Amino acid sequence: MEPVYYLGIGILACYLIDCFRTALRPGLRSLPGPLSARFFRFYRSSLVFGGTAPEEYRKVHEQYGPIVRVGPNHVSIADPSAIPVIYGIGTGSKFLKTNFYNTMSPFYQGTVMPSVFTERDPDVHRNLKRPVAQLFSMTNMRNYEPYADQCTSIFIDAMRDLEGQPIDLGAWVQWYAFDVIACMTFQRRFGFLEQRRDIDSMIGDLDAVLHYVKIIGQYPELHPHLLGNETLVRTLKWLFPQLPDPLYRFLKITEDEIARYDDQQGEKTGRTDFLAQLREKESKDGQIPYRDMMNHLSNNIVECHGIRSDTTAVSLRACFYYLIKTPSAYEKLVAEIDEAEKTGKLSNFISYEECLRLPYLQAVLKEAMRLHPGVAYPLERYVPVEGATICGVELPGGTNVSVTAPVIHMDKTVYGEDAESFRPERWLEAEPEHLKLMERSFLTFGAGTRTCIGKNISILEMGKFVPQILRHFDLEWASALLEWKTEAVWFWKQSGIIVRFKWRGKC
Ligand code: HEM
Repeated sequence: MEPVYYLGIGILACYLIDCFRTALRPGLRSLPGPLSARFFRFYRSSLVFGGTAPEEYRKVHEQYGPIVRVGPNHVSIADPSAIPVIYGIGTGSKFLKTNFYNTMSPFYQGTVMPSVFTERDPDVHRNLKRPVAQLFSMTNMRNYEPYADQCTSIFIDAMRDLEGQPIDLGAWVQWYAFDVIACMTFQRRFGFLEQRRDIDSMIGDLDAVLHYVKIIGQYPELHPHLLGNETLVRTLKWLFPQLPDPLYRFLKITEDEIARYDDQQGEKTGRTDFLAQLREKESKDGQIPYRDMMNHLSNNIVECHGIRSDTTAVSLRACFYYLIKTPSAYEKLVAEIDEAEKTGKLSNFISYEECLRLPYLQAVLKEAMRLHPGVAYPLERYVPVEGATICGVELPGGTNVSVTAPVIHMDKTVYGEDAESFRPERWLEAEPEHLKLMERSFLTFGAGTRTCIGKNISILEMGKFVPQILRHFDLEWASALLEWKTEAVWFWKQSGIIVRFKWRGKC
């Protein structure tokens, strides 16, 4: 036999021995799960490859119970009591994000630029987050309201213009959310709403790159040899200059916007966008390095090679879809809005403060985001080196452990026997203790130390936009299909929400 065959057999034997060693790893070997998952990672990848991760993870837990070994070193948990342990402020801070998140960091000026979202080192993360945390606080939200209102106004005008025609509401809310966040970030709309289209395929191109995360995210050790490899990326750009580079496009826009702001600095612009506030902060707290500035601003626009506003768009779609499909909830919400209007409790553009005083609206938003959370994948963390006891099971250090929002949100012991139904009332009727449990199990924005920093922005956008639309329009399902279509590529995207808008005759 040729020596090369011996070499091949040797490598295969080493690989199989390693598979067996991992499969029999103490602490993991007694956990339930499919046999193949103990040996190979392919089983876990197969749960996400088809774009149906939420459904697949639900099936896995229905079959094997709340703690399942889904990969050689991977454990999926569907028990709410695991959330504070894995993600909480105390113990959770020791559970670091896995190298899955590495696949989401962009390159800037030749090196990887981890963001507040992707940075895994707790100290670096803390330093990165510190200068911007206040800009995302509840009290700062009023600074962004005018930017949301400008976009809402354009949206309403367009819907009046398109009244009675079937429109793709899914695409429209994506354009809306994208223009709003750009406006809030550096006072510039990309113009999707005005042009009523995906200009230069900006959204389509980013969507395509997201599929990279879907596949390579399951094998993150390959990333440094693929899009995480500077030489390879440069070579590809040189060989195929016509290939779109959507991330670079947004980084370039961000550079231009910083330059535009700095050029206008002498003028009193009255700007209250993110960039203006950061620059103002610098004058008090000291200069923010240009690279960090780029990092923070671009991180508002793009996330994990996808669109940051995608999660808001997913949530808006869920809101409108479930409302249209649940007439009793739709009528109740419109009645609440009309009553508030009649009693003079609403401004021309409903303010953030006003929307927080509409309890049924808040329950609708919560319920829509429970049934259809924006992030569909497991939120992966590593068990700290010393190991940890989760739900009574001792897991060894280094285990990749996760909870998945679409799975935990279906827990009947938390959300009731009708957990699969859209019933906003559950958030209003629950006893205080039970409501706390529901809140603690609500994973749409993550939890604990690495919880979503942009949560207030999204709640502001949705809380103002949904009632403003229902105040002015009746919405009617206009698709030949009965239901939407969904695809999970980290974000849980929907399509096929074809709707007709009818003006309600109010100005
Ligand atoms: C409905 C809309 C949104 C949803 C559902 C959502 C969801 C999430 C989730 C699940 C996480 C935690 C991920 C993890 O633990 O692995 C997260 C983190 C984060 N989100 Fe959001 N997000 C939304 C909107 C936004 C917006 C509008 C921004 C910024 C403009 C934003 C910025 C961030 C950042 C920077 C992090 C990382 C925070 C940290 O690690 O300290 N998000 N988001």
